[in-house]
Amino acid sequence: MDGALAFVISPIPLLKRPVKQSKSLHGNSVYIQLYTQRVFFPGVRNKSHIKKISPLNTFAQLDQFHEECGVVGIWGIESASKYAFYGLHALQHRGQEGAGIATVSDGKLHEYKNLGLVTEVFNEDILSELRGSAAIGHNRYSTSGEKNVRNVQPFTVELSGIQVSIAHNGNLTNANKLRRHLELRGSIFNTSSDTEVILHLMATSLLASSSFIGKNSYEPLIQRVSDALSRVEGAYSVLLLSPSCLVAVRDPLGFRPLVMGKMKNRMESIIFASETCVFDLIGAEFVREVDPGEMIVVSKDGLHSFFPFPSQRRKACIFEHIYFARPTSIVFGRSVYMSRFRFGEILAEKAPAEADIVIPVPESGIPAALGYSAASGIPYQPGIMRSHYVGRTFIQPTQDIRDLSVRLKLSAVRSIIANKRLVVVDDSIVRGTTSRKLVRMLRETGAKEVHVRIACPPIIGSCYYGVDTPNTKELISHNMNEEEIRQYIDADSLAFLPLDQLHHFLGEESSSFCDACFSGNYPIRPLPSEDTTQEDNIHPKVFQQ
Ligand SMILES: O=P(O)(O)OC[C@H]1O[C@H](OP(=O)(O)OP(=O)(O)O)[C@H](O)[C@@H]1O
Ligand SMILES: NC(=O)CC[C@H](N)C(=O)O
Repeated sequence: MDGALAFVISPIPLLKRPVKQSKSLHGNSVYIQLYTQRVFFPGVRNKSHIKKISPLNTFAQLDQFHEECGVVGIWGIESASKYAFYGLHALQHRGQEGAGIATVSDGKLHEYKNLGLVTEVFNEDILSELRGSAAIGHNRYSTSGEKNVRNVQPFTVELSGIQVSIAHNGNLTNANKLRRHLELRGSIFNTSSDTEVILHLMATSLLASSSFIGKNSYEPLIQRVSDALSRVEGAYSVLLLSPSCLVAVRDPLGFRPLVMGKMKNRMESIIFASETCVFDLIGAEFVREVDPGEMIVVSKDGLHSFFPFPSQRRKACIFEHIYFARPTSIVFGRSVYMSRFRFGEILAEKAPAEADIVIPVPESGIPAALGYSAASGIPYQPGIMRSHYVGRTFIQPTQDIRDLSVRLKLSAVRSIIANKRLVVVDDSIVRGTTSRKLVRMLRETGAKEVHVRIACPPIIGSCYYGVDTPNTKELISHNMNEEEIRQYIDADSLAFLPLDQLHHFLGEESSSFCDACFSGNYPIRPLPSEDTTQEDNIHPKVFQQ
């Protein structure tokens, strides 16, 4: 094991944390997610769970896991699984439901994955068994398919003698149609995830034997990947690992981020990650973005870049800057922290409030609250504290858990709040769960006035490209106007970042960002049959081009 990494890995507490059980409003049992989801699928963390995938060892054997979206890829570094582990740790905010790592050694793939946070899924023994100098890893936050162990990635299969493992961040808008088509032709799916469609398209690709990029050992795989991805629509930042190569590929519109770096002291190493925060943690340096529509193949022959798909106008997800990405990251060439700070400054200019203090809704509201305070001159005070033992609430899978999580996660500091007029700044209102509970909590703590400022425009439409807001019924801004929301959350005043101000902030790059959730202008129309629950609820402005 790498010396520096060995020093760091030991102190990380890979603990099994206790789980509390409580009653929901409907009297059903609800498991509160503190730092574990393993309670649903208690399993054994021992070496026997490391899978060596032999030629006959395909999806069927993945069922043997009884427990189990940010992506990370490592090439050319011994103990790659440990770097992947730290990479996934840095990307934990992108998915809390499950995590997995696949590696290559002795010409074979090995993998481990499970439900739970990264530190719950992996321990030192498991990582040591995942040998090899190449790895891919995945943190899951489900957008297609249930939250269950089968859907935890990477998915590892064998395609006509080629072993391959896939990790996908994004959401495919034509997955159901492709799946039905594949099933009619005899494909048997093992998961309910959209990602598996890519593997079946690779398996059934007719291009696999034709020439594409020359006679390299990875050529057949690349042919299959290009063919498969040319048939899917929607968002994908995908990593694929096989014994001969590591492949990174991004959809032509570049919805989700994917960046490339290298270790400072290992020139031959390559690292791919959803966000640059991975590089900061493991001591790597940023090289460049994987471009929209680009496929990068890393093998013993070096690094090759291809553009197999027709180029299209870029549509990077602006919600990455508003909520999803970590503030320390540079995403789509911009600092996430600085975007959020500026959103706060703009809010202060466009929606001033007479108040004594500005308080943030932690975590994601903090940079915008600092921006609001800086621009307004109203002092910033951390009047709401968050528990470090509860994860992100918006990406929790059920409303019961989200309701409980808000109360568990946020508490008001009476000595800061009592008898004060507050400006409360959050990054977004999605379902309204947080704001409503928070305003009530602040009033109970003695706040004189509560003025809520939201550092993004109202979210009026579902996202089909990887953010889990599938049904407009759940989106408060789809169903209520600003005044109705103000009344619902019981604030003294409420203001959102105006959409035209967001466009102004993005400047000339404005048209290269997807703002469909705010504007209804969807760059790719999801097929009506994709999800009937969505179809019934699509916002009238949806699908304007
Ligand atoms: O209107 P809602 O449905 O409640 O969703 C919006 C809230 O969810 C997010 O917090 P979250 O706890 O997920 O993440 P954070 O810790 O990064 O702020 C976001 O920052 C808002 O506070
Ligand atoms: N958040 C994601 O990128 C999810 C990946 C994939 N669509 C899944 O649901 O597993």
